[in-house]
Amino acid sequence: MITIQEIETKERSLLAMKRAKELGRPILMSEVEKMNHIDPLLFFSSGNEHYSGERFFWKDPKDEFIFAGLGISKQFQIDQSDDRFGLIEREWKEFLKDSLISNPFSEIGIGPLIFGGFSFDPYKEKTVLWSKFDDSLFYLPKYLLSVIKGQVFLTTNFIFTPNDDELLYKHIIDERNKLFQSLQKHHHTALPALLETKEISPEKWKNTVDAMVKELNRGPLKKVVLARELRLNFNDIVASEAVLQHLNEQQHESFIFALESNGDCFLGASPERLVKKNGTELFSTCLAGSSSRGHNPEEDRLLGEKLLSDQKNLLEHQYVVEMIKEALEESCEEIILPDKPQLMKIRDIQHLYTPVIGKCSGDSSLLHMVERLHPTPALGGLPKKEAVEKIRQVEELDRGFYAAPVGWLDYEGNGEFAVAIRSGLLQGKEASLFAGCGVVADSDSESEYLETSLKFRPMLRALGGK
Ligand SMILES: C=C(O[C@@H]1C=C(C(=O)O)C=C[C@H]1O)C(=O)O
Ligand SMILES: [Mg+2]
Repeated sequence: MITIQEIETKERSLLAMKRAKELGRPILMSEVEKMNHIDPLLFFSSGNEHYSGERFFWKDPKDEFIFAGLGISKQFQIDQSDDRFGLIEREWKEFLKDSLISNPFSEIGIGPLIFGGFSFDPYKEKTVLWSKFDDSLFYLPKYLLSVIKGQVFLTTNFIFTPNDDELLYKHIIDERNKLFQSLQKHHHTALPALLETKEISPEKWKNTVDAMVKELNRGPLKKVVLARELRLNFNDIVASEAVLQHLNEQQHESFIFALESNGDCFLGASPERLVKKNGTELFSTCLAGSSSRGHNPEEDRLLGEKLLSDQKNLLEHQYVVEMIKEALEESCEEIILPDKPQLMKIRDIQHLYTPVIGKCSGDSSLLHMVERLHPTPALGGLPKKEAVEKIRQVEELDRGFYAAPVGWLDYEGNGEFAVAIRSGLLQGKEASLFAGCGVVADSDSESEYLETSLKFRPMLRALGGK
């Protein structure tokens, strides 16, 4: 049976083919339909046969935007460059020119949208750990399931080149039908057994922190974030959908993200927004300064009170507030910024937290703001450039996408980026987890070590560890 919608799709694909031939370049055709409820994690899992290695997932803390992407319609990637944010943005805009977008809905986050991220520092010496990821990597998916405030939409993206004929249209319909058939099946993947958890050079890491504290006392550096790695071994391949399922259950108050690339998968549950753009409004988060959670409500409250008045943590936090304020002031007419931090309490840890809202003037793009903000002193340090250079020099870890921006950008310039912390890289039967902490002049290496141990917990638990 051929539906009305299929007839419309056929007409549009003929138009896209004609346009591609006339203009002599690829043309995007994008269609949005409203769906009955589909669980986005089930949608992600159902892609494990045909789209493995070409999937992504995203969920914000309030479930306002949930995305699952299957297949790569077009990949945007850029290696080492001083202008990688601008290049991604310009390539995306260029690619969207003359496209045929059928989107009768007004919601943000449906239609053509790219998802991906950036490495923390493109100038850090590369190791094999991150060999499957470019310094900037974004996908326009073939299929995007968007759950926007509970409503479900499916966007299908197809690219027509000047050489395509009607066979491509037939292929589109067949593929889409197969995708829906696979959704009917139940997909449940179990996690393999965790055999070994290995901390990478903990003593050496503490020595680096000690040396950094001395250096911070001499100035002019004020803060440097230092990170370390846990390496895990399993008795079988770790499926990204199994870990995502756990993260979604265990860390629902966080941004949950996953990005597959060439067989590896980078994923995590981050509490930290870098920046969100919705029309002319920008939202950012200052998150720095940490304490453990209490074993009971009273102990938890006392730990929170102590954190709110702890000079070392308040200073760690203040550096972030000042930098984010300065960055937003450049693009915004008005800024709403509370004068004192509050607490953000999540499952394993509590943080000092200051939300920031900016009303932008002119045209400040999301990726421009990402560039301006990354890395904030919560992940890099202060001053920014010197801190990143210091990390490049002294940190043993190859951060890759850890602590860097991960998120989405739609065809109208709206989107959101989180800071990819509380994260890990799945590689077959192995996984690497990453955690860091803000080192300031009166840091103590043993407490910073314990702080990073808390920050490994969300990923460790999701992978079946303790
Ligand atoms: C660097 C991480 O976390 C960052 C560092 C914090 C700190 O040092 O207090 C707190 C929140 C995050 O901005 C991490 O989780 O790996
Ligand atoms: Mg800290």
